[in-house]
Amino acid sequence: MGAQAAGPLVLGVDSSTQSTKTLVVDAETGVVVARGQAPHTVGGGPGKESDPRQWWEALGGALAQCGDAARQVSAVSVAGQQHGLVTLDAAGDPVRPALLWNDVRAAGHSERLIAERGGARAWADRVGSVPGPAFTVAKWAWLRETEPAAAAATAAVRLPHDYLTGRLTGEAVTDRGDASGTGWWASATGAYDTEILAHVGLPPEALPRVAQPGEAAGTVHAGELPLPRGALVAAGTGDNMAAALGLGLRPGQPVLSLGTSGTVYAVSTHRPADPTGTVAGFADARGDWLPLACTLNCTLAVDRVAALLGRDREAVEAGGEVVVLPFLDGERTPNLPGASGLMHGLRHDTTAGQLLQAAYDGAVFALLRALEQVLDADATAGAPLLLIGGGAKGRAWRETVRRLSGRPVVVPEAQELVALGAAAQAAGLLLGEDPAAVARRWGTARGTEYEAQPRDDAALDRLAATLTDAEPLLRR
Ligand SMILES: Nc1ncnc2c1ncn2[C@@H]1O[C@H](COP(=O)(O)OP(=O)(O)O)[C@@H](O)[C@H]1O
Ligand SMILES: O=C(CO)[C@@H](O)[C@H](O)COP(=O)(O)O
Repeated sequence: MGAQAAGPLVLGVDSSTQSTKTLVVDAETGVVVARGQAPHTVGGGPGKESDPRQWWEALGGALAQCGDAARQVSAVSVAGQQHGLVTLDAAGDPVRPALLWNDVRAAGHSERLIAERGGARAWADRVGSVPGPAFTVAKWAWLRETEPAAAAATAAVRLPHDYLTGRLTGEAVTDRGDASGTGWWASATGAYDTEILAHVGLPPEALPRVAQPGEAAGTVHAGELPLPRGALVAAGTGDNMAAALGLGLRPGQPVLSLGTSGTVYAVSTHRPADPTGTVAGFADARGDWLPLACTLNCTLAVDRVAALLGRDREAVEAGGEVVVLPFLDGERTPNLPGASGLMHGLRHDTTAGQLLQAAYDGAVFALLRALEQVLDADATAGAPLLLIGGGAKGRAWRETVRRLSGRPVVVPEAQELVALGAAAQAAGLLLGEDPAAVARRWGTARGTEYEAQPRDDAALDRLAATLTDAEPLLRR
């Protein structure tokens, strides 16, 4: 253990796509006293799948790195990658690997579901979101049709974070934030939508209870992990909702997260209902909303382009007019699930560094365009963009965001904001405080502010024109 703690210790867990990260935090000061990280693998051939048991093992591995500090925590919270379909049998074991948020095989089922239940406007009004292929409801529809034996063997359906909470506590509990990414939780009523569940043949009893903000899921009952039995376990939430807590966000402050997924979001007091489907109308983990847009191709896609070019990820060069739409995994924003990567405007004098810069530009362009739709009446004009996620450590990412947004950018010193947000939720539960206020007390959003630069409208125009002209190809 590092520094001496002033208050009780809490554990925040971030079970994201590529790894599990754990932070043991002093609930009083926010000082991180121990940390751990263990990787996951994503497989599945044409799809994106992970074995949920691997997340549990990775949690154990990350906790082991926290040493004695983990054995001293008084409260725990787990945040996880959103939307994933975890199917459990009657014994609580996974029926098959989980289908992840970035698996686009449910694209056809998503379109059918939207049409069968009144169209995009009806879904947005009722559920808050138009359920694209990322949403759990589309994945469940895919599973029922493609693997009926697996669907029939399913006694319980979980999201990644509540699967882990369930193994920790023995309780079936989720929260409104993560539930709002399923497509079967209606933001209009704040409850599961039994008509939608009946439509997709999923009994409500298969789902976890949705805890109220501030309510506990239970206590640690599993003896397998180096955690004290009886420690409080908060309801947890989705990773983006946890990062919003971790930043202590107030309504209207825009966030851009660069990880496996790229996301842009802001807390809002207005319930979102975007019929275009660009903005997902998520609930946050408190009692407000989290309008959010998400791309499938962010850090991994740009790192792949760098690897193909044999360059370091920071070895970018300015200039030239080449355009890259880095849609290596298909894309969600814009909604082009069948797309692949596209390059346009290559010349004899285009350099490898310019090509790499163009991949960064393509990834950031998609996010910034969606940000205009995410920001609503609560938006604070001219507010700096809070830049978080693994990519925020990179100079090329940061400079690309500055050049294409024309906004000031703040990079918080705290790097693991999802795990910190989970820790803030655990501390809030333990101390009876609002978790966002806890994070503000901890000063988690403090960081370096980079001033606004003139926006590179020529690059944005080139990207927009290429996207429009190439759309038939990208839809193929
Ligand atoms: N120093 C760095 N500079 C730029 N990018 C980085 C750096 N370190 C990590 N990354 C990027 O961060 C990504 C992981 O981000 P992270 O937010 O941890 O992902 P996730 O939570 O989705 O699993 C990696 O794909 C990598 O490209
Ligand atoms: O699908 C979404 C948001 O709707 C993603 O943001 C996932 O929640 C995965 O997150 P990371 O692993 O990239 O953090």
